[in-house]
Amino acid sequence: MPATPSHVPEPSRTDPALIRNFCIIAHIDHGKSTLADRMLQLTGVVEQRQMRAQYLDRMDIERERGITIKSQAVRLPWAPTHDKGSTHILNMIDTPGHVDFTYEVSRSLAACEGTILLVDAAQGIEAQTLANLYLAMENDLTIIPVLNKIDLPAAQPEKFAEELANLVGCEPDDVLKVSAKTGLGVEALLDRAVADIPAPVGVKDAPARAMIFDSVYDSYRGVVTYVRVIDGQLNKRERIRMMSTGATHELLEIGTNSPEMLSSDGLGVGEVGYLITGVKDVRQSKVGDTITSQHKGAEEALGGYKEPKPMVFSGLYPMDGSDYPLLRDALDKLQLNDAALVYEPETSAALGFGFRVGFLGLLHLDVIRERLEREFGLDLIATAPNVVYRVNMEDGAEHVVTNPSEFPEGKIDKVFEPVVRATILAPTEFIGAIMELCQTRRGTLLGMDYLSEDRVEIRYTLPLAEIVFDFFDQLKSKTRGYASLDYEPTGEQSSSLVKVDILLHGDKVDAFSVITHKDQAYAYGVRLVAKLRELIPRQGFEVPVQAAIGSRVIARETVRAIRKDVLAKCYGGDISRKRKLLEKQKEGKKRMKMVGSVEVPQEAFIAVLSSDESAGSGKGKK
Ligand SMILES: Nc1nc2c(ncn2[C@@H]2O[C@H](COP(=O)(O)OP(=O)(O)OP(=O)(O)O)[C@@H](O)[C@H]2O)c(=O)[nH]1
Repeated sequence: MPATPSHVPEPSRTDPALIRNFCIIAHIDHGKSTLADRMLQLTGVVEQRQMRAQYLDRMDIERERGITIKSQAVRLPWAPTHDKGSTHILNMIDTPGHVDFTYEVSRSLAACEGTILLVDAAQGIEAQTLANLYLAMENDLTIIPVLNKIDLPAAQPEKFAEELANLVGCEPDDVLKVSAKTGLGVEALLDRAVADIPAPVGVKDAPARAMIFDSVYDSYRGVVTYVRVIDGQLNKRERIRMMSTGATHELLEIGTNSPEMLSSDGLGVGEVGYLITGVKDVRQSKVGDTITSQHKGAEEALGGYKEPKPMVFSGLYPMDGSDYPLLRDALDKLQLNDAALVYEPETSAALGFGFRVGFLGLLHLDVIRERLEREFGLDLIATAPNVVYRVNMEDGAEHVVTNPSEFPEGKIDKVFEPVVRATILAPTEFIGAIMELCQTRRGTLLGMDYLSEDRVEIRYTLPLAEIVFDFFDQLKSKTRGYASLDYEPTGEQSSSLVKVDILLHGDKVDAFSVITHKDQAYAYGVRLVAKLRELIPRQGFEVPVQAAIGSRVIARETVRAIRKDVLAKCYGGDISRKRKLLEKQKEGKKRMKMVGSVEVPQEAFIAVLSSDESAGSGKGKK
């Protein structure tokens, strides 16, 4: 653990006039974490020799993938260049950039008065630049527009400064130009933060109100909650109350991050820091909730608390059935640190015991799956991800379907699916290709705006099911990587959706059921049965492989019968060779799963479920 340098000022009760709270928002890969690194270095909170890239990204996956998943807050002392005598406290919050984690960005923004809007000077404005900028504007934040990576030969600072200025509503000269890599311009940026971002205002003598903008589980300390104090103050050892649940806890420790934890006796108006109460589960310390004192606490919570809502579901099954308890423990552990992760046990006739797990999006799914495999040594089969459907029956009953195999039978009146408003930014030459892609994904054009002569913003309403799987990959390949995408849920729509089942020898294989638009059902059925026919070995009898909607078969293939006699080629009396062959056959059988009366090799499930063409949209998962 790096030592805390001695010049960090006494953390508690800093004069709010000297505090500046800001975050950095940007499109993915535009350099937020690198800029945060430079700020840590320049303000001296991390010593040169302890510096490493992406200092604040603590999780292995974050570092390897180069993405930020959890927000981080850090306290930086900074004396502006023109007034070296007045040391200010800059509380910087590094935020995640990916759409799955937008809620974290919006909570971080609510804890700040200002934001640095960072744009890659070689790329220009991208979809998430806009999405984040709108969030910042909704929160009335002071925006400092900054172009990063000006050291790159491909950088076009003049062109993009103009674009950015138009967007933010300032002069191109007001756009700062920096290189987070070399550090060029970063001091000027810190000066600008002090000069432009308003100091926090709050009522010092009012009952305490602090907003939770993040909470993480630490196996030694329990949950560490990150807060921003709005009014009053929180003191060590007092009892605090969570305003959404009424639960009370003792404040065992409180302090600031510099960037390591530095405990203090309390936090006052405008301050940003952490607190520890000994709770063991992040769901008891929810992002967006308000904390107050138990004694003479506040009456009214701060606005803006939202339960994270899973958007995508997938079945997770251990490859080896005996790992089921291990998978359950692993999910329990991950949930301690991830309030958005939900799961419940489910059984599949084909895959055995597993869990139906809800995720915020596909990246969230990928990250969780990778952590389960890597941190807990699990080998998993994941079923094709699906969204949540609402089914209204003619008799008035309503079903919420998170697993396609549970799609109700009988007289269905309407099926609703979630839809999103998608914003795509791209060079104008790709307008045709983008519109074609969106049309094939059942999109409805909402509008189009030119950001400059050669860049356009296209807005579509799209079913979530059509974009969660491979839409982004397709978009990238059709635009040579130039398009960017952002989306937000906007409700649901009624669509002609059907469930396609796959039957082996007349038995439904639940793991292969999908809900898809009726126009895509046929293609999905044909493709899947053809594939299964290739993968399923011949059995002692003929096996029909069928795709069906209800009782109507829409595609069929047949696996022909064979009596497998492994000894057929073994003439003569070499008994040991015969035994070997028989043993080998037995071993092969162990890896088979019985689906009804048909033996299906585990590999067939994996091949189909992980193939590029298995997803419910009929277009394959990422
Ligand atoms: N040449 C150059 N490269 C930079 C600069 N700033 C960042 N990079 C590189 O750009 C890539 C992305 O930078 P990150 O700091 O990880 O980006 P980020 O915005 O934090 O990404 P997420 O955390 O995934 O949202 C890395 O390879 C950095 O080394 C810069 O000023 N110049």
